[in-house]
Amino acid sequence: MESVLIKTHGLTKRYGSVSVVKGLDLEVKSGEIFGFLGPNGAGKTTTIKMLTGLLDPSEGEALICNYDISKQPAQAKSLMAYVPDQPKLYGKLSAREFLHLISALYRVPKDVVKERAEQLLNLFGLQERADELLEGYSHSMRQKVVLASALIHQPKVILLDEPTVGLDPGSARLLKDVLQEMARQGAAVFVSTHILEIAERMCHRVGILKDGLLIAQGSPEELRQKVGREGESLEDIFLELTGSHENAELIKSLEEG
Ligand SMILES: Nc1ncnc2c1ncn2[C@@H]1O[C@H](COP(=O)(O)OP(=O)(O)OP(=O)(O)O)[C@@H](O)[C@H]1O
Repeated sequence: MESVLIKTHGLTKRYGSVSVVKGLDLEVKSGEIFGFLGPNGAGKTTTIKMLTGLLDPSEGEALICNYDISKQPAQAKSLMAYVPDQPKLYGKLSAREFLHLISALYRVPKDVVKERAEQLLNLFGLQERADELLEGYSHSMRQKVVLASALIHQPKVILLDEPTVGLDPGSARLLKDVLQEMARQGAAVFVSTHILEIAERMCHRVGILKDGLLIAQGSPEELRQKVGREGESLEDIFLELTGSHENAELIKSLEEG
């Protein structure tokens, strides 16, 4: 039986009287890449921050490899990696030093760190500049450093918030290949994205969040059947389900006006 590595039950976040994530029930299994989609402001980042333990839920629970992130944060965090949408790095460290620092935080055995760090620097094309300070890195190079550091402790769960923003097509392909390999080896991958083409090509299942509510989830094929639009792109289904098709009317009326 495939094991469930990410599970939420009734996960809710409120700011004052406003609920921005509403009773989310989710499951992502070992070997699965789950795409988390939704319009701007739907609650994707808030959800990911609750899954990583950076934000406390107002209600409900989130489990990583069966550890409750609120009650057993150290155990849960040791098994996961998080790639935020705006990664913060230590500018005065080199990429190589940063990878060694992260390895130490995750207590990766010293005898494997060096080889693993070199493999990852190589994989992400960072080897030649690995001893330069991160403050001089471009946005995409920084993202690659964060991705490399997220893989160094071989996490069972990886959560990525808009990881393809700012990546060129070659780097986006590399990311996709790396995530697919991780899933093949049994990890659960949870990725929020605005780029529906990526979700369609990469994800086994997607969930669509709107105004904090999970309004649909399933494989792209299942969602097509749900909206009765076989053969349509995930983009069309997304627009249909999130009501963004209404914008076409608005744009038309602006043009007519
Ligand atoms: N600290 C906060 N206080 C009050 N409201 C907040 C706070 N953080 C987020 N929100 C609100 O919660 C809602 C969800 O925000 P969130 O950043 O999770 O959305 P998102 O789906 O990640 O959006 P985007 O695609 O634009 O990044 C938004 O309406 C946002 O304004």
